[in-house]
Amino acid sequence: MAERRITDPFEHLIALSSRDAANMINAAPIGICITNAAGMFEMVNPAYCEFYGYEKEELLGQHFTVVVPKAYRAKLSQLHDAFIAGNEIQELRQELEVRCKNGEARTIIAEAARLHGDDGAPRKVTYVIDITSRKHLEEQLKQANERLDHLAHHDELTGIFNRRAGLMRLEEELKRCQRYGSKLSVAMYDLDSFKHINDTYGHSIGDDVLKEMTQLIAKEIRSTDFLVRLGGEEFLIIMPEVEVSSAYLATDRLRQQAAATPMTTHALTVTLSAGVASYMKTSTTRLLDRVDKAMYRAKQSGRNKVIIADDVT
Ligand SMILES: Nc1nc2c(ncn2[C@@H]2O[C@H](COP(=O)(O)OP(=O)(O)OP(=O)(O)O)[C@@H](O)[C@H]2O)c(=O)[nH]1
Repeated sequence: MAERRITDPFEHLIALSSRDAANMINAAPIGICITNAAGMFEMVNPAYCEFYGYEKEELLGQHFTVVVPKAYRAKLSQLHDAFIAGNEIQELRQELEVRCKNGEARTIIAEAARLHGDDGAPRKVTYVIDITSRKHLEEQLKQANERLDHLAHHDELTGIFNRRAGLMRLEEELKRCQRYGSKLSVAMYDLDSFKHINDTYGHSIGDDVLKEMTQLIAKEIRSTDFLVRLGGEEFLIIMPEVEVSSAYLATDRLRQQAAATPMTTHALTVTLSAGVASYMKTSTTRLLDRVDKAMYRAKQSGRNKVIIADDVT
């Protein structure tokens, strides 16, 4: 059939503007598609096809959920239908996970608007922006922040709370005591003659002792207690809601278990000396000072002992 020549200037303008619109859509750097009320693709631009890895002919006439992972298909279909059926002039912006032809999962921001064609039927036009690399970067940043946060509060060798986090925790527990009159005890322990272990078997065996001893203690304490590495071979156990007499019994049981458990490949006998103190309307420093003195007394009186602070102050 011969092509009809356009002679009317008005018709000419319309033809020009619809050609410009088509060019703009074809050259757009973002994916654009139009779906009808049944959810079938009626138009896909080249960027849309390239992003999903499909030929235009493979998509036209297909239901749009062909690019949606199976798990979200029913939900997105429902959303599509509700959007098309909506009355108010609404726009929709969603972050979605989609699936390309080769199975690759990607994350997009989909912005949609409702259109009414010449036939009066509603359609949905969707603009797709690929944010996969940004999502990966965000995830990596989140993980790096979590690692940093963990490092800031935990001891690298043993994995338990470090001094900073432990003292903050103690401060919180002391506030609880002051406000609600709760009980609180602490035990401070230090491994005996640890320098000798390092000097005799090497630093790495010393590290193994610290790790194995920490595992043993962590396994034995109550789930409400907090185990803290204050530094070197010195540790603190914060025991909320515990009287000093119970704290003493618990710590002495730990001392006995430590002494009875061979440590490292050298089956070493490692003992600990500990002090125990309970909250007596004093500041954090005072409580730590008292428990430290009690531990020092345990060292001085022959090691492998637990001494209650109240006995020495
Ligand atoms: N392997 C290892 N050794 C550590 C670590 N931190 C501190 N030390 C060592 O622990 C030893 C502690 O020695 P001292 O303070 O003399 O105490 P000690 O030999 O246990 O003697 P008493 O406490 O009096 O029984 C030092 O040699 C430190 O170098 C660590 O993370 N790993």
